[in-house]
Amino acid sequence: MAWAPEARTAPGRDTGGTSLEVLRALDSGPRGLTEPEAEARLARHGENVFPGRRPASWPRRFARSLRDPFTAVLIFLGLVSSVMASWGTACVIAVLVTVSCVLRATGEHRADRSAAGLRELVATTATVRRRATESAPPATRELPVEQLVPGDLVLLGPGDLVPADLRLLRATGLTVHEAALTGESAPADKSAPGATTATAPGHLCLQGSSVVSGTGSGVVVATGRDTVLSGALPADGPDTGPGPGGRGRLPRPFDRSVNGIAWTLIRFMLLTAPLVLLADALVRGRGLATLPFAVAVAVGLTPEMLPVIVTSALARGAALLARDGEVIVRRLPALHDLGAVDVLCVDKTGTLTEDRPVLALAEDTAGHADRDVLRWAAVNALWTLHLAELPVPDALDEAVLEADATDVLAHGDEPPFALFEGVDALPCGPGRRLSTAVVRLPGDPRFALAGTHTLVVKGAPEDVLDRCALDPAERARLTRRADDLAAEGLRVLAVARAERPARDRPYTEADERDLTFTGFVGLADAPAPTAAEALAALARNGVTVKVLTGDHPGTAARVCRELGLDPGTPVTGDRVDELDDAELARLAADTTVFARCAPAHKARVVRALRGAGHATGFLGDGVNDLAALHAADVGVCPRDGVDVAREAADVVLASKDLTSLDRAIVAGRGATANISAYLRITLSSNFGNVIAMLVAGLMLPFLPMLPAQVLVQNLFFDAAQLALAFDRQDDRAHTRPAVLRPRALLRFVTGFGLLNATADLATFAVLALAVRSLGAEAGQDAFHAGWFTENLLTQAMVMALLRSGRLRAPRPVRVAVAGLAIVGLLLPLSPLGAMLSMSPLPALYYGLLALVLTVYGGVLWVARSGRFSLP
Ligand SMILES: Nc1ncnc2c1ncn2[C@@H]1O[C@H](COP(=O)(O)OP(=O)(O)OP(=O)(O)O)[C@@H](O)[C@H]1O
Ligand SMILES: [Mg+2]
Repeated sequence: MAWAPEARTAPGRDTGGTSLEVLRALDSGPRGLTEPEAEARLARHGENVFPGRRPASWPRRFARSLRDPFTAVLIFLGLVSSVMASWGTACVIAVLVTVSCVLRATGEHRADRSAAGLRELVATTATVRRRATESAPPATRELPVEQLVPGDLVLLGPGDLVPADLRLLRATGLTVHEAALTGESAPADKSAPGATTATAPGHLCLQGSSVVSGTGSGVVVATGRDTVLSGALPADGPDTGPGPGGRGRLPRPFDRSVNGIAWTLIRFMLLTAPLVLLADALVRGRGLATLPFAVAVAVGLTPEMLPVIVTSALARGAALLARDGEVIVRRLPALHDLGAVDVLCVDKTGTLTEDRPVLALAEDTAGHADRDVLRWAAVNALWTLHLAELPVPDALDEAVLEADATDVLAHGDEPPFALFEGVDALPCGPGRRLSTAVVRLPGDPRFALAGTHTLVVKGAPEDVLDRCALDPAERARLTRRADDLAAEGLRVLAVARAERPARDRPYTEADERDLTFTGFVGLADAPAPTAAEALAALARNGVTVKVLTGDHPGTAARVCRELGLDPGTPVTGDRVDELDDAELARLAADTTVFARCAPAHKARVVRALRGAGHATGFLGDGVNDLAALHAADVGVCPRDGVDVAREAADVVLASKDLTSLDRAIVAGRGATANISAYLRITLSSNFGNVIAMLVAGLMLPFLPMLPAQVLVQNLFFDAAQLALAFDRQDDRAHTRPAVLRPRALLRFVTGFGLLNATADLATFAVLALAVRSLGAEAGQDAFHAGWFTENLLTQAMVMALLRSGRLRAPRPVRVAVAGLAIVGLLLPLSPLGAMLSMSPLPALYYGLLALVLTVYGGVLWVARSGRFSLP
């Protein structure tokens, strides 16, 4: 997609010229807007709301539920009945459709509303510079993005979402991901006007893009509907919920299982009516007159409440998780997918470790403790932070600075290093494992270019040693030393320097060469307190954990070992590059630790695992995790992760704690268990009925059930089953990833369907016996009544016995089962029964029926606890 900033005319956007001119055009200044002015502008321009974020309207929601395939089948069958002037059938179908659509739309509305509430909890903010009054000094603060106005000064740091269309004022090492706008997946370099002669897009950061590395500041030129992204969208915005769309072509577990089964059933359903017609025509010579009956049978077979059950089961699971405040599910199907996860990939830092590194050692080339090495590392940390537009403290930098400050205090010496001035900085970023600060000693400003500049580099030992002027033997020796330190579990940074003649030209990565090696800094990052326990719980629950880290293989392996996770042989990102997808899939199966991963490596490993058929989750919090979060079946991010990561995640955790993720996985499995219980119960019961009706239809001179009766009993059964979404699962029962297995389901349904049909046919015999003495007309009515009662009673029994929750069912399920049985017994005796052409039965029938049901219940109980495990 091409975006043309020139095409729209927000003030300042197309103005070339200097930063000051841009600011003036927007009636702003380098110190930011005043709060009263910002308020006035907010009233004028409206909130900075992304159009895609508005909730769906009711008619839209209703229309969407009409589009559902089951509803479509029902509507089709309803139309067929209308054409046949079978108004009773058409009416009942209309009721079914309306009920299911209303339930579904309200369910979704409720789920959306609570999701929106939860999203508020993790809402992204923008960092702005504003003043309280005209004379007050500018202050930097976090502002909800909706309140941004044109003219606001915004600061950007790694992992930030660009909150509106900005024109850059200053930038250091700023690269921006613009895939949402341009489709270009490589990050684009950004600079402020004046720094280079870049073209206009190089000075603009547009809403919808995100910061990959570096920092910058810019002035807002357009908000809300006026942004380039809004202009490029259809009027009513995209139809997607939160979370990223487009996860490649691999379908996620939810699409495969729930949707897969739905479509299989629909095909089956559409075949039913013609089959019934054909059988009746062939055997009984009946014609099109049986069509309403055939239609009713097909409707009876349709699990039309599936979408409602799915939505409520997932929404309920998500609500329970949110109540504890630990897990926020941003996209409902993700809860199902979480339950299906059998491989969980995690980053190391902050997940397995505390991400609170503390200095363990600083040593020189010879391996002797050396305070100067720490000092140089601190110079690097200080100036990369100071020269950033928005200083984002990085845990490693913070640890180095803190250790240095303590050391200086302890020794009481005046640090000559404090005299340095920063000249330029090349920060590290995803895939770039070193940072460089260029400093100089201050002198007469008129001769600023006369002295020397010192490049101070720190970063991953491999990357830094690569850029040092060293003979191969020495390099090998130092590499071994770094490996040894890493094997002790330390995070190791190499420090190096170079003196260069002072210059005016900005520094680039090409200048990071021929460095002089200074020494190593080692930092200890303790394992997270709950990690070992959580890893054990995940293993017990059938989830394989793999570690995908940017850190050294030795450090990662050691941490795993300390947590009781066997690291095996770690594989590095370089090795991943050498493999094609098939080879990587094979390797990934047996590898626990992938180290020195760039973002693309993490994503490739995740994709390889998915390609090999694993439902793969990914937990990460940084810009370097973004690609993998997108690639996974379920992306998980802690609440304090960077904005982009949180925005990409399907599930947000209150803390970066594997324990709560394990709990969420179990909750997902519980929701899936309720969905499969519904399918199991409804399908085996319906399938049994269909077989029985077919057989009976062929044997009897009249229809075994009138179309209206079929549909009414179906309506009651559906209503009762809604309670299944509220079934409570026994958490200990979910030690395996939960996926709906269509084959197993089919086998189960066939087995139990046949069992059900047998009970139905036994009822025939009983009925034939009981109604023998009645006349033809009365006999038919009594027969219908008898079968109606038996049907609802067996359905109640199936519901009670084939559910999978805790032994003691929760109230809604108990009420539903009892209600179904009562309706089955009483409705045929009521006036409504008479309206549906049913008449009371002789008492003898009930005695015989009790016998049939007892036998059926017993067999059901034995079969369920025996060979057939629940699918
Ligand atoms: N501030 C820094 N200064 C110098 N080097 C750094 C800095 N931050 C990271 N590095 C180097 O880059 C490497 C990779 O960092 P990256 O952020 O990709 O991974 P991570 O976040 O540390 O680990 P994980 O992937 O487990 O979260 C680090 O191991 C370190 O060697
Ligand atoms: Mg990280």
